[in-house]
Amino acid sequence: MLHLQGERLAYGDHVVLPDVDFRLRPAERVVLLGRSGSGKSTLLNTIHARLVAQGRRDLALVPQEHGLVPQLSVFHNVYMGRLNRHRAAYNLVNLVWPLTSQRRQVEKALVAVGLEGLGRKPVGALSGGQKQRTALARAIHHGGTVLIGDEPVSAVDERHAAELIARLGQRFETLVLALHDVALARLIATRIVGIKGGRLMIDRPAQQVSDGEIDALYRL
Ligand SMILES: Nc1ncnc2c1ncn2[C@@H]1O[C@H](COP(=O)(O)OP(=O)(O)OP(=O)(O)O)[C@@H](O)[C@H]1O
Repeated sequence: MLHLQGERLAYGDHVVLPDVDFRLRPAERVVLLGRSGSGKSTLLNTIHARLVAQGRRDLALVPQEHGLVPQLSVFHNVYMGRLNRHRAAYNLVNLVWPLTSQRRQVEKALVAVGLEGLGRKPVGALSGGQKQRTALARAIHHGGTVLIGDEPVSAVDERHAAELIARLGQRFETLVLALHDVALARLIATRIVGIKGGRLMIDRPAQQVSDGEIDALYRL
C-alpha cells in the first residue's frame, strides 16, 4: 500500500527522522508510540500525504487539531467529510438548507460517536471531547478503508476512548494511529512502531513488543 524507503523527514533544516523505512500493508492496525516531539505527527502526515498523492480516496483523516470550522454547526462539519462525493451545487444547497436525507446520514455518524441530537450546535460551543468526537464523526461519514488518526481520542475519558477506538476498528480496515495511551494501543494495535531519537526503534507485531521496550521509549 505504501513504502517509505530511506526517507528524510524534515521541516527545512530541522531534521526529525533522517532515515525512515516504513511499509504499510492493507488490514494492518499500526500504532505509533513515542514521547512528545519524537515525530509521530511528522510520520503520520507524511503517510497521509503519500497516500493522497497516490490518488487514494478511500482515506479518512483525524488530524491532531481536529481541522474543524468552529463557526459552523456539527452537521456542517461532519457533512464536509463527504464534500468530494457531490457536485458543488448540491453541497451548497445542503450547507445552506440541509436535506432531510443528508441530516439522517450525518446523524448516523453522530450516533456512532455518542453525539446524537447535537447536529445543530455550533462546534465552537462544544467541549474538547465533543469537538474530537465531531472530527471522528466526520471521518466515519467520509468512510473508506484507511484511517489516519493523530491522537484521535486524546480528549475523551478512558472508557469511552476504548469504545471509540474499537468502533473505528470496525469501520476502517487499515488504521495508522498515533496514541499516547499504551493500554489503548495494546487494545487495537496489530503492529507497534516506537519512535525515539529520530529512529523507528520498534517496528514489530504488537504481541512481540514487551512493556519494557515501550517504557524505554518514554525514558530520557
Ligand atoms: N510545522 C513544523 N515546523 C517546524 N518544526 C516542526 C513542525 N511540526 C513539528 N515540528 C518539530 O518536529 C519535531 C517532531 O514533531 P511532531 O509533531 O512530529 O512530534 P509528535 O511525536 O507528534 O509530538 P506530540 O506527541 O507532542 O504531538 C518536534 O521537534 C517539533 O518541534
